[in-house]
Amino acid sequence: MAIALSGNNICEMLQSWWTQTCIYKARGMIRLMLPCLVCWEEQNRRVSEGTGFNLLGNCNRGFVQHSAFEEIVRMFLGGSGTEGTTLMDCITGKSPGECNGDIDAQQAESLTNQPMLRNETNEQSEYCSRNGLCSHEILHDGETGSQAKAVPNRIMRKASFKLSWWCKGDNSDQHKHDIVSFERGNITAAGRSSKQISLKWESKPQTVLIMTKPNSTSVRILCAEMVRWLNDHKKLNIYVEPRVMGELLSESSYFNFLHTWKDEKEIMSLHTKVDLVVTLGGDGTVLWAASMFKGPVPPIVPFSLGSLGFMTPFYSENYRDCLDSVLRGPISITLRHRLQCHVIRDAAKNEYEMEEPVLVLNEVTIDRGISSFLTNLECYCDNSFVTCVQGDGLILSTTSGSTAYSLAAGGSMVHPQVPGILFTPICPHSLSFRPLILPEHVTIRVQVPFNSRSPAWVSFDGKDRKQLTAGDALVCSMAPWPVPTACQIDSTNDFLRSIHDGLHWNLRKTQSFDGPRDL
Ligand SMILES: NC(=O)c1ccc[n+]([C@@H]2O[C@H](COP(=O)([O-])OP(=O)(O)OC[C@H]3O[C@@H](n4cnc5c(N)ncnc54)[C@H](O)[C@@H]3O)[C@@H](O)[C@H]2O)c1
Ligand SMILES: Nc1ncnc2c1ncn2[C@@H]1O[C@H](COP(=O)(O)OP(=O)(O)OP(=O)(O)O)[C@@H](O)[C@H]1O
Repeated sequence: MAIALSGNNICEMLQSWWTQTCIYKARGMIRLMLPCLVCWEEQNRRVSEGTGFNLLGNCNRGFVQHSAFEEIVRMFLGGSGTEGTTLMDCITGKSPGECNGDIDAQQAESLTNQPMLRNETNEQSEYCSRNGLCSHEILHDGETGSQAKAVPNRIMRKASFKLSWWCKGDNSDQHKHDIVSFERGNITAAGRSSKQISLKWESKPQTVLIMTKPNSTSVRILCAEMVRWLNDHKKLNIYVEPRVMGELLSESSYFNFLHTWKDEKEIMSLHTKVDLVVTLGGDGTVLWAASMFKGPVPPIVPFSLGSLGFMTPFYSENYRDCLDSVLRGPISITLRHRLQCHVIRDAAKNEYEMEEPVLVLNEVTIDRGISSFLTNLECYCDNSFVTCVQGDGLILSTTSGSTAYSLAAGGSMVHPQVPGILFTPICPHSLSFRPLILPEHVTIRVQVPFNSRSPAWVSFDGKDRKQLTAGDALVCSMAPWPVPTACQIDSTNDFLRSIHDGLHWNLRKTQSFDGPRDL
């Protein structure tokens, strides 16, 4: 499943995806993105009355070379990229002769022979142009191949769903408007980010993945109970981690029906099988679950079995009612943005040698590690110099992560649905270094200068530390794949409840009436 926004958003999402990811060995993903591409192409044509080439003008952004992007477009559209050739033509095989690279004529033909993809895609394109937000089912019945064999009893087929703005008592068509309109010289803006997103299943969810915090007896007991209930009463296919599979099988052979994975390759294809992810643990388990999905993420239902639980609004005692209502839908969800981070080694000869990107849900931190020297980090935003961080380090946080490490370093708390990147210094040795919040579309580059006294260390959601030596850089931008988490009530209610209950935000005894007053 890939979630795609309509109108300008889908263009941006794909621009970002193409520029940030495609050139880095992600060709295999192209097929996954086809429905989106077709949808985007349709939209883009309508929006700009042009061809896919219109994108080229807009994509010379951040640190990706124009020529590299052009090369990818050529891969799709054929050597010359003739005016009038569109992605749609290329993908549906209308001009198969013009396709080379990843999609050759034969592949294009085989794509045209997949009626489900084409029909759905057309419908989706239409849907996307009519509505604010939509999701795409991109699996084909016959696609699972050998994976399908691993599921003898039940047919694994991904459930489709739609996302729409949840307008309380408001049936107006406001969400269909452009973000900014310029009618008769008057500028008006639609407040889209303030609306609640609702997920409605279009077909019944059939496969659930349960992820659990390790080394916890209460979690292990609850997991076994939940698995039995989901199997006996909901007849769902259930995936668990290999560790959990081992634990449950050592308890009873009843759990033989469970599915798991063997290697990284199978993990990479999980999102094509799983309709829903359930987490049993604290925020760390949600971060862990999100990190398993390097691309699109299925909706996550986080149950609270930790101590703080900012992102875990569901109570485990009521798990049957909660899961019942989630499986029925519709549910409110928070689309939590992630940051896509690339480490660029100075030693690398060109951008193709970049390391695999890492996606973070909370933050990426660049700090001094064990060094006792100040870090010295040069920061750029879309090629403009921002500042030089001299202190313990810098946190680049999502708005979901604003209540985690960034908060501890003095950053603002930001509603998770606000699109933005927090730029929060850690113990800066300066009286005037206030934290910043930058817009979602920027690309940030943090570089260890050659005159730095020590290396820096980068870590992702508090894990996987890597050293950055002089000349190395971290490039960071918003990832195209957000993490959809189910809400107990809605995004705003859940967020406020978390900061009240979890952090005791602004807790103060109310002043008594008894005393001097103006009236
Ligand atoms: N000084 C600090 O506050 C500090 C230092 C290191 C890491 N962290 C945070 O810990 C996160 C990793 O979490 P973990 O559970 O794997 O490690 P962990 O077990 O060390 O837990 C860290 C704490 O941060 C809380 N937390 C995590 N994400 C949160 C969020 N989005 N909002 C509010 N609180 C949140 C957790 O509930 C937990 O109490 C990192 O991403 C980082 O944000 C914070
Ligand atoms: N399925 C998992 N596999 C491996 N490690 C995990 C898994 N789930 C969670 N972890 C790790 O275990 C640690 C603790 O998890 P989690 O934060 O969920 O529990 P907690 O610390 O008890 O809760 P809280 O964060 O609310 O205090 C985290 O560092 C997390 O990365």
